[in-house]
Amino acid sequence: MSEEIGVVVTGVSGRMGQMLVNEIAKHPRMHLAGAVERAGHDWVGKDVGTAMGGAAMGVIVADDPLECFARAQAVIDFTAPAATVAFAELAAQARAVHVIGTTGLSEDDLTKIKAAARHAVVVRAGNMSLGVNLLTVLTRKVAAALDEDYDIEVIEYHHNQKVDAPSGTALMLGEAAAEGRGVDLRDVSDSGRDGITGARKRGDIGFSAIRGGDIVGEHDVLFAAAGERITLRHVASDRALFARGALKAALWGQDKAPGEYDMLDVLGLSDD
Ligand SMILES: NC(=O)C1=CN([C@@H]2O[C@H](COP(=O)(O)OP(=O)(O)OC[C@H]3O[C@@H](n4cnc5c(N)ncnc54)[C@H](O)[C@@H]3O)[C@@H](O)[C@H]2O)C=CC1
Ligand SMILES: O=C(O)C1=N[C@H](C(=O)O)C[C@H](O)C1
Repeated sequence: MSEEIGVVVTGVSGRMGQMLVNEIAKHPRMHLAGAVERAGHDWVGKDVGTAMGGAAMGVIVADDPLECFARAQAVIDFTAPAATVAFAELAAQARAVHVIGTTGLSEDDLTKIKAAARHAVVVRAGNMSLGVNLLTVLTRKVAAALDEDYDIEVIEYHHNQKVDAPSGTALMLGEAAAEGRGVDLRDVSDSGRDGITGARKRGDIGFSAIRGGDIVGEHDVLFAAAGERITLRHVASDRALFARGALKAALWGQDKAPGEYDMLDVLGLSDD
């Protein structure tokens, strides 16, 4: 597909929302078709460009998502779980590709998103960067090559405003490690250790969350055995990385059949 597409950004005043507006403005095959914030937010009714402190863009921030989605080919959504579930249904009604970056989604939220994906394309990933998606492939391979003598720990580092833990990326990496080992992450996940926890259980996959300052997002997968340790590490130093991945997903989804996809599909890494 070569023609230009219109994109709506939800949660437009947020850290990722503003990054997305800037990346769309630079993109040769996209334009900003709408900008959505929650009802009552002080950006609603203002031009998105001036609200961001720059020149007017001719797009007024709205709190009515369906009206915006109806005139777009894609919705890029980095907001919060309840909002994302509602947007999934509305994007499906509008037959717009819904790119979901929101993390902290519950099993129930995921079931609702899956239902919406029966009618439209959904691309969802806890991390939209090439590097992290490649790291999931490597994590699966290393976990498959090592036995349970190697304790697997996922350590994530984020800024002090992040509201969910473990991060979406940490869960992707944990899932990849569990898949490599041939186990279900739900049976072996160990997060939030505190107090007299007892010794580490063999075969568990542990999660630790660090929160501080302005850390964009860093992830380590540690394989620790007697006498040696292997660490796989990804460092994101610029949120534009995630925004550019989301734009790629929005374009990729344009000619796909309805269904739920992830960034491994978009990046052509799903068979590795
Ligand atoms: N998948 C990925 O690559 C990445 C995912 N994220 C995730 O994206 C989400 C947002 O992250 P940030 O931008 O840092 O958060 P943020 O708090 O800066 O922005 C979220 C925005 O969503 C808005 N929002 C909430 N409910 C809404 C509603 N009902 N309607 C419209 N807007 C609504 C908020 O007002 C806020 O402006 C988080 O879940 C985060 O973990 C963040 C970076 C990368
Ligand atoms: O909230 C963030 O900031 C980030 N969230 C994603 C996650 O939960 O993994 C991706 C990235 O690490 C930044």
